[in-house]
Amino acid sequence: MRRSIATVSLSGSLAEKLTAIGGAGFDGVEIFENDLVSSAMSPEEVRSRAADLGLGIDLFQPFRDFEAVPPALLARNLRRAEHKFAVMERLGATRLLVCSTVSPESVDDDALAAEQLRLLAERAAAHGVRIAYEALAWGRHVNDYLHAWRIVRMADHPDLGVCLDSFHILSRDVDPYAIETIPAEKIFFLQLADAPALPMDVLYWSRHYRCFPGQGDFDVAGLVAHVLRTGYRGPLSLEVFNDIFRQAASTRTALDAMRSLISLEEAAAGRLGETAAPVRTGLSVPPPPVVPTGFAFAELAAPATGPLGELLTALGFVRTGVHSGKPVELWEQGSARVLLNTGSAESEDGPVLGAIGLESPDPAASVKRAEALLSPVLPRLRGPRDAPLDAVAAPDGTELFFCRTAQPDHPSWTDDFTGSRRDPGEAAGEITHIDHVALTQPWHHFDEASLFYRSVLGLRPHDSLELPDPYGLLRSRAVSTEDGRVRVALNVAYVGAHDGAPDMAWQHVALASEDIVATARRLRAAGTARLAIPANYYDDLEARYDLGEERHRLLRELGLLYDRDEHGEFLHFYTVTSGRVFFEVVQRLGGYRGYGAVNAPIRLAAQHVPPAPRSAGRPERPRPA
Ligand SMILES: O=C(O)c1ccc(O)c(O)c1
Ligand SMILES: [Mg+2]
Repeated sequence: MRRSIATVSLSGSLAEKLTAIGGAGFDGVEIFENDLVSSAMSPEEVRSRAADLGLGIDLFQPFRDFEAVPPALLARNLRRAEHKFAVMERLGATRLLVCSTVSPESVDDDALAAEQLRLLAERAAAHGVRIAYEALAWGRHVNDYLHAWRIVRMADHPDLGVCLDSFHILSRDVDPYAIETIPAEKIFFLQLADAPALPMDVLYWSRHYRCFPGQGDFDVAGLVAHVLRTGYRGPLSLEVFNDIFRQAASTRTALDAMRSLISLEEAAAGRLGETAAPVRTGLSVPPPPVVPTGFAFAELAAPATGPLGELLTALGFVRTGVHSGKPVELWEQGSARVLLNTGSAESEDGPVLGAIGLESPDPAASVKRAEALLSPVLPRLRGPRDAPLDAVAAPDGTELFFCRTAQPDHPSWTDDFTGSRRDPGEAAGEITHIDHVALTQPWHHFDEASLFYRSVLGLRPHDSLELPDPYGLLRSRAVSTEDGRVRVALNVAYVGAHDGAPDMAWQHVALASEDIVATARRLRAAGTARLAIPANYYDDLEARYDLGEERHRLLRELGLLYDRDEHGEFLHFYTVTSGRVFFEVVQRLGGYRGYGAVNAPIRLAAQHVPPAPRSAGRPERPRPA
């Protein structure tokens, strides 16, 4: 289907926005009046620039506060409209969006609104322009799409139709099913936006928190399916007012937008199902997601393997191999594998989690899916002797490798680790696998990241959480496979706004232990530092839960954190941070599904190194538990 986006959705000048939109492969654009008014380009120049970029101007908007007004005001409004029609002719735009009035001078009179909109449509027609009437969710008299449709029907003019906007419809929690009662030829335009569920004033919500479909909580695909069932085949156009996208780089936002539309079309096709096969024409259906079945490895780039090697040894890992052509070591325990890479450019910054291996039933198909959703694919062969690797870059730059570890049908990446082979069976500890990884995202790429993991890998997003940190608020959202074998926690990085506040771009690897008490004791015996948990935490835990005296004593003694949900219990602890990376050890008891988010504020407070007194030189490290 034809894909469009409103210029309001992106940052920059009108020229920059058009370049970004054209570059991302859109077919059309909605020009926001403000963007034109403030542009140095003439309407003719905008028209030809858009055409050069392969973009049609699908809509000009918004025209406000027109209908249901006293006669004197109507004359002024028509004069205003004539000027806009003239601009539209110069732009080569043939659709004008008129939003329902918010003017206190308007009256609650559908017949009058219909009569005046009819007059507007007559005038518009003389300029080759058609009017798309949109019910704003906060319209003074008209705030519901069916009400707008009643007025349009009453006006009965071929150049007057409705504009449906998913935000205005879904924010009001009205049933979108009745869209199917509107004839396709009367739906002049379809605007699409998602939003997180937030209990707030609807105008404020719309102007600041809209996001691309798939990034929020609305069922936008369900709405699109209703619209397509009418027979509507016009543009699918994104219209997103978002404080962050207004600041982020427009080229990147435009690609994020396109990824959203591709996966929205796929989801809408799914909703239409087999029975509606004929209406699916024109919806893009990318190759299906290949859901990963586990973690193959986590790769840490580090200046030297020494301290991390000691930590892994203390955890019970063994170094089972060294890469044949690169300074990369493979450490294993159970099916948990950690690569230590001392040869990458990133390693200079101290330990960084640079890559993640995901077990894929079909690595080549995983890459095809990622490519169809506009993810950068990484070169397949790294070295002449390496096994071919299928990999893409996640939005934060983390490399995601699609692996089939030690399967007869596919070359295994582990075969490249030919040096100093040792048997993984020599591993001594209780670690069984990687439970999850936590990746800190730049604050302006958070929604992009959750859409990436959802659409490219087919992971399910969980609720967004806000967690207090001593220096700010941390936003966190997990994405996982249904079976929980791949879980990724996405956190937002922020930089504290005062001197001495830390830069929080931390990442961590959570290792599953089948006996966390034994693992904690193993680390203590090895003299390995763990994050110290304050006694106050245990006092509070005892108030919240009665776990029995013995268990409470053990948690306190070993510095373990505790949580539970309706499915089971969760025990966890953390190592101290090295560079940007730390490890977490977790044990899920029963079917616990979370990540111990209630304990994150305790961890965050404990992780901040107290500011060093000036004379003391180096900051104090957190003491071992
Ligand atoms: O926020 C607004 O005023 C506004 C304007 C035009 C639109 O299409 C819309 O959905 C909202
Ligand atoms: Mg709109």
